Amino acid sequence: MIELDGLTKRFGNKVAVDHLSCQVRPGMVTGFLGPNGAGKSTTMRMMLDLDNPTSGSVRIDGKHYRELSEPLKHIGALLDAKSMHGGRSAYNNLLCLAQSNRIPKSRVPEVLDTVGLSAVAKKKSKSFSLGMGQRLGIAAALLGDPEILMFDEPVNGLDPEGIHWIRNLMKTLAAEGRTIFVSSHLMSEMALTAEHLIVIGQGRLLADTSMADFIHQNSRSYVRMRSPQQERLRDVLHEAGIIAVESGSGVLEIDGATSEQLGELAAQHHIVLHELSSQRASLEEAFMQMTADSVEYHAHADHAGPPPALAAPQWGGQWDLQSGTPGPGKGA
Ligand SMILES: Nc1ncnc2c1ncn2[C@@H]1O[C@H](COP(=O)(O)OP(=O)(O)OP(=O)(O)O)[C@@H](O)[C@H]1O
Repeated sequence: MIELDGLTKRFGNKVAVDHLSCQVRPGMVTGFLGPNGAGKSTTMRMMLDLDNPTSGSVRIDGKHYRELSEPLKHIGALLDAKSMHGGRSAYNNLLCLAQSNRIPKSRVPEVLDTVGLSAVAKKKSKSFSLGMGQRLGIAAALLGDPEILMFDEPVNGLDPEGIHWIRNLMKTLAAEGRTIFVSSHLMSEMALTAEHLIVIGQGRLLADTSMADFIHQNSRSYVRMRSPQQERLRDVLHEAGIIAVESGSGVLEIDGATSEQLGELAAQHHIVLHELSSQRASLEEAFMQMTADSVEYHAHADHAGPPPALAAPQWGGQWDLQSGTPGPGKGA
């Protein structure tokens, strides 16, 4: 369990994290979301005692990080995969970490095997691709077999197989009863991995809720219907007190009724349907809706340069204000 109590961090006049109070619970994957600059990395750094809070506190299993006698056995973290010593092999990087944290040497080949790097264990880590570096960083996080794991952008640089692997790894670790806290800019990935969400904007807590409730509360769900007997369908819906809005191309959008109710109603009146589909907003849409006011860097549709596909304000992408081109965006 990680507990934040009034956690605050100021950099000069800038309040990066603003009285953040929440708990990250064991037995599930908790996603940590927020627009660029929301304060996610600063929060994670304070959790690991890499930054001092201006006020407030973080407790790891009831203790401050500094009070943990062997921290890597309590909390493992992937914050910056490039923090490994490039001139050392993957094996030696992990061995040094194990020896300096009184972790048995036998854990090194175990975690290398878990992350799929056994075959390249003797290679210098500077020769590793971005994805291999991520896997090595994850191996380091797992080394102390900790109950709490924290991953900042873990899928960065991983190929689809790697993304699938990390998703399953996080779910398996959570099913073992561990506390898994993960940030990602890939909304679709987060939607598949996290059960609970903590969302921040401009350093403040915006939501601390289950994934399902977050999507439900921040987006619209409706049913789409299409029929070659559209007029008749509209009348039947009207008689049943159901409001349908035509959205073009003969599609009716209906709020406040389930697809089951609507299908049965159509069947009772022998109306042929070409489409009956429940539309649930994506996590990305719900996120955009909730954080619209707290986005620090907005893309503008009339900005010269970007191709149409990129002109929408993509969260996670950040425009380079000088050149008018999309910046690197961490999770891309
Ligand atoms: N060392 C620092 N000195 C001054 N300001 C900082 C420092 N570190 C972070 N900030 C500022 O604090 C705010 C929060 O930054 P942080 O990196 O924690 O956000 P983030 O949510 O991780 O963003 P991103 O998604 O872009 O990684 C930003 O406005 C950032 O510019």
